[in-house]
Amino acid sequence: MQAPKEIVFVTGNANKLKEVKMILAPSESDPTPSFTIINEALDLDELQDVNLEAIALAKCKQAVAHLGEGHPVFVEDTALRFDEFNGLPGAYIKWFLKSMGLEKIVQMLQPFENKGAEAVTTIVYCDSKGQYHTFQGITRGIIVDSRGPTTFGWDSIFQPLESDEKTYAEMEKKDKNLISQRGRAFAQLKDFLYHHSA
Ligand SMILES: O=c1nc[nH]c2c1ncn2[C@H]1C[C@H](O)[C@@H](COP(=O)(O)OP(=O)(O)OP(=O)(O)O)O1
Ligand SMILES: [Mg+2]
Repeated sequence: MQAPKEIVFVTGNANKLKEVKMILAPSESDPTPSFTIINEALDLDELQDVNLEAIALAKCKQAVAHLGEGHPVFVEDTALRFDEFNGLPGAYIKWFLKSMGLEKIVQMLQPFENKGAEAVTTIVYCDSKGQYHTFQGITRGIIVDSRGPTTFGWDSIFQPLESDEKTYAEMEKKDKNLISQRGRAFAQLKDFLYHHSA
């Protein structure tokens, strides 16, 4: 089956869009087939839930309701889970960032030795037949005092285990994409679109 020519990515986040376009671009190692990512900058409601798949699925269903059936579309939802807090803030990290800011988020973990965290991106893709497919990427790391540019979310306080002690914000974008939760999740979507797509 052929990969669709155009796929809609519904996100209100310009930083995400930039990374996803980079990750999904054809490369020398896998040059086929190419499709165009079209952005719909909707701010979708997000289900209040700790189940990341359920949040992303509800988000995708809303996107489908908005676009009408038959258009291939995907959404993603990204969570930051602290080990010490059994996974919270998780999907609520967006609201913690907005209301408290980076510094206080780091301070929340100050009384605890365990700074372990995982970043999780969950993608839900609805194909042209209306079937839903879920993909997930996870990157483990630690929460550190902010280092590097603060242009994208919590990039400056998350230091992945595989980055030579750099925070995401201190890394080159292409290096972040190689090990990031988003890079891993979209590598799976890319593989799916290239090999089994509808
Ligand atoms: O790689 C990342 N590095 C640092 N920060 C990140 C990353 N990825 C998402 N983020 C931030 C954005 C938002 O504050 C929260 C996720 O919330 P999330 O609902 O998935 O994103 P959003 O509402 O900005 O965009 P969307 O319109 O696609 O839902 O974490
Ligand atoms: Mg959102």
